[in-house]
Formats: sequence, structure tokens, C-alpha cells
Amino acid sequence: MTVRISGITVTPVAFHDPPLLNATGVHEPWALRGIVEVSTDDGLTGLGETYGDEAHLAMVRAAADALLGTDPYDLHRIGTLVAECVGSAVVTHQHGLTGAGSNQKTADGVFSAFEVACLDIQGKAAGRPLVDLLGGPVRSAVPYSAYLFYKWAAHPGGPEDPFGAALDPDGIVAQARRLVADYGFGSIKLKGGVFPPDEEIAAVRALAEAFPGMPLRLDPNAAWTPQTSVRVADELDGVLEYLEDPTSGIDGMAEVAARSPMPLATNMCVVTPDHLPPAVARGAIGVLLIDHHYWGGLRRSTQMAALCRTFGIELSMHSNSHLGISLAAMTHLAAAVPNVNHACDTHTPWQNGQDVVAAGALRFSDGAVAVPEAPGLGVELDRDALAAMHEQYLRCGISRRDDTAYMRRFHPDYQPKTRFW
Ligand SMILES: O=C([O-])C(=O)C[C@H](O)[C@@H](O)C(=O)[O-]
Ligand SMILES: [Mg+2]
Repeated sequence: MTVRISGITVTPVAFHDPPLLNATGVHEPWALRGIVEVSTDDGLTGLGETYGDEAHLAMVRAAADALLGTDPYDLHRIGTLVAECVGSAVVTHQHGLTGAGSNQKTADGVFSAFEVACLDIQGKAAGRPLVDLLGGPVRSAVPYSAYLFYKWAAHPGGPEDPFGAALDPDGIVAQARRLVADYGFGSIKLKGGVFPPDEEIAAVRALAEAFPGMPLRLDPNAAWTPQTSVRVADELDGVLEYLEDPTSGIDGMAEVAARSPMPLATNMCVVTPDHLPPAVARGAIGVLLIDHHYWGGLRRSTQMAALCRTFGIELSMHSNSHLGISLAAMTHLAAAVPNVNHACDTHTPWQNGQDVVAAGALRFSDGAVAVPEAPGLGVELDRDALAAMHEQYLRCGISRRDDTAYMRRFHPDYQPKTRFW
């Protein structure tokens, strides 16, 4: 029986984002995403979620046109058509928090949204949850970590958000208490690279005291030199389960890893398959934070996971600001991969209930999300919410995430922090 893709819509959306601080600046008041709906001539629709920056969306739209008439089971052909559309283009995320841009990463990022939607269709056609297309579940619920951010109480000129300020160890511990109480998280990640390393060490120590025995991570997004990274690693020996991207580049990470008491993790220096051989050869990383949005979808992520297992690299999962389609995809993926042995990152709490998917399919219990059992991704679009968030996109005045430019509106001399301390 032949099935063909008969329609694809790409809808940019915007949702409120708190003023979360990182090594490149501060989150703008709106986070952008692209929602992809792929429909087939036999009446099924699959969902995908991707980045919302204009340049990326232009490529997603161009690829969407090229995919009409293709078979949603023929993911190799879809990959080829996407690569042809992308050509030699390189789209980079201005914030740089997910490492350098490349042509491969650009094509993989466009492909991913369609791959997830096609797998959603395949699952619906088979009457099976998506996880079954990835080899079946090795866990019935996926643990996520409390993702802490230093933050302002409010966007300048705006109302205070429900999370309040977190600018010192007390604020960070209070934020952690709130997230752990509300979601039941059993691991904690602090986004660092905001304050001098000693202040962030103090915050991690305060977390260790407040949550004895809880796995902790610190991620300064390469804000430190290798020398500083080694010092911080030494000071936090026995406190961190892993240290994420303390410095930049495979060489820099390898230099730190050789002297660090805990494993180093990355979502910055290994971001396409060609980075893995040198990272393995140099012993640069112990944990990879996989992210299907830029690793070319869910199946390619499972292939990377298998490679990592071969080389003794453990897995966690990376997250940018996202909505429920992504959370569902991340949950199916992590449920199907045996060596996701650390709680995954998610920005979900920072959405504060905003979503394009109907409530109910994705719930946190004891810090974990149960794998949806309905066919495909197991989530349905809330069309009213989608329309409202699209309106927000049209009115928000942001078409590309730029944490540095936003920070400079309030601190004109601000410099992003790469190997700064
Ligand atoms: O390195 C990471 O874990 C991230 O890139 C996560 C996010 O991009 C986070 O840093 C953010 O949104 O500010
Ligand atoms: Mg990171």
C-alpha cells in the first residue's frame, strides 16, 4: 500500500520565557518554536517541533515543499531531499550554547522535525507508541532533572514572574526547592557561566547541603579556561556527578578531562557525528547530552547512543526552551535508549503551563514523565493554543533568539563569556 505526504504546515509560535541568565546573556521575553504538521493521503497527521529562528524556519519551509508526495516511511529519501534543499547553507544559533554551526548540523536540524512527524505517523498507522518504533521501552518513565537558572525577578519593565529572582546561593536553593517540590525531580542541574566561578561553586555547595545525596551538575557553557575548569573540578570533587562543558573545544575539554576527578559532559564540543572520533581519541568526554533536534532525529540519536555505548560514553539529554511535542519526542527517545543513564534536561517548568499540546498526555511524577501509551507521539495539538501562540509570534517582534543583544539593552558593555574566567 502506498502512502504519500499530502500536506505540510509549519507554524511559528512564541511563548513567554522568564529572564534566565546564561554565559551569552539573558533569555528574551519570548521563546520561539516551529510546529510542523505532516499529513498523509490516507488521513493521518504527524507532529514535529523545531527551532523558531527565521533562517532555520525558511529552510524548514523550503524542505516542506520538496517533501510533498514522498512516502513518510522512506526516511532515507526524506533525508536526501532535505539535504538537497539545505545545500551548502550553514545556519548558526547566535547564542552558541549548542556549539558551532555546520552544514551537517543545519541539515540534521531541518530533517529532525520531519523525521519525528513521520515517526508519529508511522506509530499512528501501526497503532503503537513511537517508542516501539525505536526498539521498545527499556523504562516506562523518563527521569528529568531540575534545571536551575540564575535569573532576574522580572524582565525589565515587566511584572515579576512566579519564580522570582535567583542571583546567589540562597536564591538558587530556593528555586531548587520549588522545582523539586512541584515536580519531584531527583537530580539537579545548575546553568552556570553567569557569575565568577567561586560564586557558582558556592551555589553548588549550598545545593549539596540542601539536597544531600542528590546528583548535581554544573554547566557554564565553556565560560572558563582549562586551568579554571580543573580548579573548579577539584573543588567540586565528590559533589558533582558530572561537569558540563567547563571549557570550549575538544582539545580544551581533553586537557581538563585528563585532570578532572569527575566525568565531563558536553552538548557543545560533540554536536555532529564527525566530532565523536576525535573526542574519543582524546578522552575529552564521559557523557554526551544527545538532542534529537540537532542530531538528526530520533533514530539517528539511537544510532549515536549505540556508538557511545561502544566507546564507554554515558548519555544524558540536552534541552532548549521547548513545548510538549518536543517533550513527548524526548521521552520516547530516552525510554528506548538503555544507556541514557543520567536524568535528562528539560526546560518544561519554565514554560509555566503554556503548551501547544492538549493537557494530560505528559505528566511529571517523581521527576519523571511516563512514556505516552497512545499511538505515535501520544500527544494531540490544542488548536486554540496553537493559534494564540502563533498570534503571539506575529506580535512579539522577535524573529531570532539573541540573548546577547537583549542583555546589552540593559548592560551595553556586556560581553558573552567564552573562556572568560
Ligand atoms: O548547554 C546547554 O545545556 C544549553 O544549551 C541549554 C540552553 O540553551 C540554556 O543554556 C539556555 O536556554 O540558556
Ligand atoms: Mg550544556
